[in-house]
Amino acid sequence: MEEQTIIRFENVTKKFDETTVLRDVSFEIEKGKFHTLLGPSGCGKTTILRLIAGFMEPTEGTIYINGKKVNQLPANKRQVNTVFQDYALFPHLNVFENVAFGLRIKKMKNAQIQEKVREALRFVNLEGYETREINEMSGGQRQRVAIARAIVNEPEVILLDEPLSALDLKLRTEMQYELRELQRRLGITFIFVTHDQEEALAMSDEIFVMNEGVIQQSGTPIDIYDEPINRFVADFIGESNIVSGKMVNDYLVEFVGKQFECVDKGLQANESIEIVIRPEDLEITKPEQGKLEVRVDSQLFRGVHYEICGFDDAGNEWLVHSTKKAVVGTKIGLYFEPEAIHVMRFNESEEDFDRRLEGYQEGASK
Ligand SMILES: Nc1ncnc2c1ncn2[C@@H]1O[C@H](COP(=O)(O)OP(=O)(O)OP(=O)(O)O)[C@@H](O)[C@H]1O
Repeated sequence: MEEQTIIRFENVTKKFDETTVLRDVSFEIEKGKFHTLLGPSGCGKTTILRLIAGFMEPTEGTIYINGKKVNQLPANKRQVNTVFQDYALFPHLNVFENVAFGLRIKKMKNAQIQEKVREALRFVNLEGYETREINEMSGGQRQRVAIARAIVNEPEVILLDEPLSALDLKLRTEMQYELRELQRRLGITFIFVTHDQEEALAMSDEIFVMNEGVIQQSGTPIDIYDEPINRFVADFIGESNIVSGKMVNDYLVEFVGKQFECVDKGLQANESIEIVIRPEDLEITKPEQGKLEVRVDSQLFRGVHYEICGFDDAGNEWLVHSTKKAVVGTKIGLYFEPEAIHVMRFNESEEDFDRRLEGYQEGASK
């Protein structure tokens, strides 16, 4: 295991009675980065956090923290702190005492507590709020108190379970920025849970996309957005056009009855595949100048672009984000570069997928 790895799951399965919530999950978390577990409700994100925190044990498999097996290590012996969705602050204690709580339990000396709490409050920009009651604080301020309470213990890892979900959109965006900056300044490993893909893309060094107790794909936001491994990831992260097709040969695919140049290689000739093209990678042209022809069915003005929806002759729906307008009911052409075509194989393992991408990225840079 590399030194940079702080947490490692090895074939972890978690069952509650007969229900399997995590299935043979293996992954590594790199030290000092902002990691996000992203997936729909019920996919097992919180269960992973609770296993890391030590609130429960895996049914099968092994969890390592700093290279040591921790399956049975109690929560209070782990250098891990959790910020809960509802913050779990003590309403009868003021800001200072909420942050000081853990240090008092550890029987730390008063002078030291004063110093550490003040430093933690300074970090989250809450200096001067020490004597405020929790119910006199706004949602965003409560959020910061909860974070100060976590960082005051100087943990190696902070787990954040949907901490922004109770905030309105504007405050949520501000806090996304703040949390990201805070993580950079502290250099502590953050593991953040959300079901909001935009939030995950904006904040993370690394995203783990989950569905039904399985990690579908992990990687940087750009990798995951640009090269989704399967239909679930392509659909969950951003908007996608997904059609069935086949790989004719290296660098050539076929879909909607035509052949198109692409950048993928190394697949079997005539292998069935799925193709993803992002709406912003489609350009509107005159019908005869495009690679595809569609009839415009609807158009919405979205501020930065028009969202245009049309159908090709085979009945496939195509979504386009364009600064150019189209006319509903008319035919338009759609043009795209070979790089806009992303090839997905059925049931490809993440290792094979990574190898395949490396292969053609090397090819592209030659
Ligand atoms: N203690 C438990 N006993 C039985 N089932 C549980 C328990 N905890 C979680 N589950 C089930 O495990 C599944 C995964 O739950 P988990 O909380 O990890 O999902 P999640 O991805 O965090 O979802 P959400 O975004 O809704 O919080 C759910 O179907 C949930 O009902």
